[in-house]
Amino acid sequence: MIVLGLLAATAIASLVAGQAIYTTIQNRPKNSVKIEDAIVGRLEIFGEKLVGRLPELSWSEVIQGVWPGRGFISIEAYLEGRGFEASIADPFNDPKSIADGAALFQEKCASCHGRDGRGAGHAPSLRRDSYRIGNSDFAIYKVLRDGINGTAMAPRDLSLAQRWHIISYLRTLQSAAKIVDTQAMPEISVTWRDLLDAKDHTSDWLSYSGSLDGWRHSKLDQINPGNASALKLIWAHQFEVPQGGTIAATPLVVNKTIFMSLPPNSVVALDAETGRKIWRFDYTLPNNLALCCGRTNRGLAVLGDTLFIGTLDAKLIALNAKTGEVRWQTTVADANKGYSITAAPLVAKDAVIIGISGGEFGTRGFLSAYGAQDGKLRWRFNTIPAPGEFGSETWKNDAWKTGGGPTWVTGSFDPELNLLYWGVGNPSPNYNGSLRPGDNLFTNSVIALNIDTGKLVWHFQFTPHDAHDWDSNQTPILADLTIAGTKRNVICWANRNGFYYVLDRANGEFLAGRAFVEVTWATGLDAKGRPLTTKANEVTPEGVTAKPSVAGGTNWLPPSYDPNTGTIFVHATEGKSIYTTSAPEHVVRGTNGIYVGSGSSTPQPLDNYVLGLNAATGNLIWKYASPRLPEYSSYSGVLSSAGGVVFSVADGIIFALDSKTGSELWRATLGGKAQSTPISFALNGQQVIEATAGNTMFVFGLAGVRPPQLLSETQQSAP
Ligand SMILES: O=C(O)c1cc(C(=O)O)c2c(n1)C(=O)C(=O)c1cc(C(=O)O)[nH]c1-2
Ligand SMILES: [Ca+2]
Repeated sequence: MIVLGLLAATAIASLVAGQAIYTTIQNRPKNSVKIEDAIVGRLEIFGEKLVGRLPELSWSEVIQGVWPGRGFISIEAYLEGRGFEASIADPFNDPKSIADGAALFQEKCASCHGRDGRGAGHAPSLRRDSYRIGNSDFAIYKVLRDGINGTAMAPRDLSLAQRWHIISYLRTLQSAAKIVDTQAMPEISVTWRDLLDAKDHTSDWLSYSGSLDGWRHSKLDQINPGNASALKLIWAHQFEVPQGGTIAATPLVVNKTIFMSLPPNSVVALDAETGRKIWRFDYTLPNNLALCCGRTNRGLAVLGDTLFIGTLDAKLIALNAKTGEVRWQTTVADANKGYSITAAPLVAKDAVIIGISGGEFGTRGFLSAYGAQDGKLRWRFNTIPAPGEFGSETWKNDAWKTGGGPTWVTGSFDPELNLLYWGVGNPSPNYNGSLRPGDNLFTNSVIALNIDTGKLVWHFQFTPHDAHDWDSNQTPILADLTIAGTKRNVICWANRNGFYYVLDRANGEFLAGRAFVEVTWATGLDAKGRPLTTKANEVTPEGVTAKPSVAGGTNWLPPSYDPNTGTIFVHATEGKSIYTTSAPEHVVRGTNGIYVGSGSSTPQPLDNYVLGLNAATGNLIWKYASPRLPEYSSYSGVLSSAGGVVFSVADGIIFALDSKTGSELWRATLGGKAQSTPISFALNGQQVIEATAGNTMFVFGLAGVRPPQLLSETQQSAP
């Protein structure tokens, strides 16, 4: 009777609580669980308990578990049939919960496990990637509740919420830095002013693109076409990287310290002079993450002495740059809904901007800003407008709810206009446009947002109603150029769809554009920059062949810009794919949420090039065929430098080209896949080039700083 009363009371509370139900899972997009589903889900769970199928939870736990706003049972995951264990998750996991958990840990756990959780006497260390009793939230919960039979781990006298706080804290211990030696760590202190003037800090590399305008250009000119062939290895450092992960990040360099992110979500600090490791941070990811595009990470951002990294389970984490320890962490999106983070964050003023991935998952994309100090959400811009919002007329029915529009490549910032520029990716489902009639704004667009408010100032759509996965996730290059006799502040964009664009960066006006690879889906661009499409643009059930391939004319790997010659350097891919679509009634979301509506195949190998393009027109200046070593099939973006040399890596070979002619000056085999774009900085007065391939970071210079040495992470003693 009491049970039935509680049941009814909870059902009524659910009805009355209304809006609160939405917050059951942190940060999930609005409207994703209908109120009716939330109630049905709760009733089903009560039903399971009534028939005795949930022996591991008491009635009190079941009721608290489904409580709107702070329940630990995800109704949504449960309704999706993920099973009970997988539907249970720490409902808090926020800075307050971590702090409460840390205090409780000292009181209840430290006497056996040690004050820092490293273990003592007979109790094991809790600073381990996974626990012997299982690593799910529910497995740890049960140990805190019931203890472990036959061991000294007795049940603890804790409230239900207190158990979750301890779990929040244990997760930070699991991810904690493995400190090697931070004694000699130099001062790390990067101001917003430094980031604005980053190009003048030639001894550092302070952000993903090296500067806020996306140039990826070093002002150093010691290496030039006359001496580049004399480049020699200074040191190499072998990282420990799990099998199957390709390093894709651009490192940061601050005061003779290199910070590198490794797949899936680790960070290593190295001494830039010697390559010796200072600290390493490993983030523990949940099992069974649904990921479309590999376990990759493109890098870090820095402000003050704090580093920022996004994770594959869609968290944003702030680390103490001197020790690798976590300062704060926040949940950006629900990884169970197909969101993840692969992009490097961007620091702008005192905020950290982070984009998300999930265009292959029927997500609704967004871009978010968090306070750098406190990790609090400042603003969020949804890349797919809701009904009634600006741009919503480009969507029909409910398609906007799963419309995609990810933001997985770092944008650029113009301090004078106070505008943030960011690329938006493909609509979802990728290959089936019939389910989402209309232009589908703001997919495959660049958006210009006010940095303080996150409000849209202008947008330009490169590929209306895309059905080829031609994400517009590229690095925006902000340049001041003379176009048709007039000085203009522009944004330059070589797009995955095969066209190069020049736009006015104050208002998005289309100024110039042309194809930079062979394209068959459009004959050109009209006066407003809209593509003039052909039949090859219509994706069919039988399959239609179109150029460029699904890899695009270029993909996300960053271009660079040399202001001395007004040249854009871009990695380009020539080739074709066959694109197919399914009948609308057969387009379903896969069990892991994947939502693509059929796909593409690429019958012949693609050809990779580095192009030099006139930034104002997109006209080709030179074309260089990249090295081929198929076992390492992969390529990086491009670095340009004031000495007139550009650097890139393809198929495990680093090469240097004359910026004016594209002729090859030097190459060296690194061996190993590489998606990490080289950078340049000065070390004790010498210009060096850093490149990473396979699991190894290499630093080259014209003269040895010290005798060449090879260091691995496990061999830390001096040679
Ligand atoms: O739509 C998306 O959200 C999304 C995300 C990502 C990613 O985050 O890496 C890729 C893609 N799409 C994609 O289409 C693609 O070709 C791709 C290549 C890579 C890579 O790391 O090399 N990522 C991604
Ligand atoms: Ca995509």
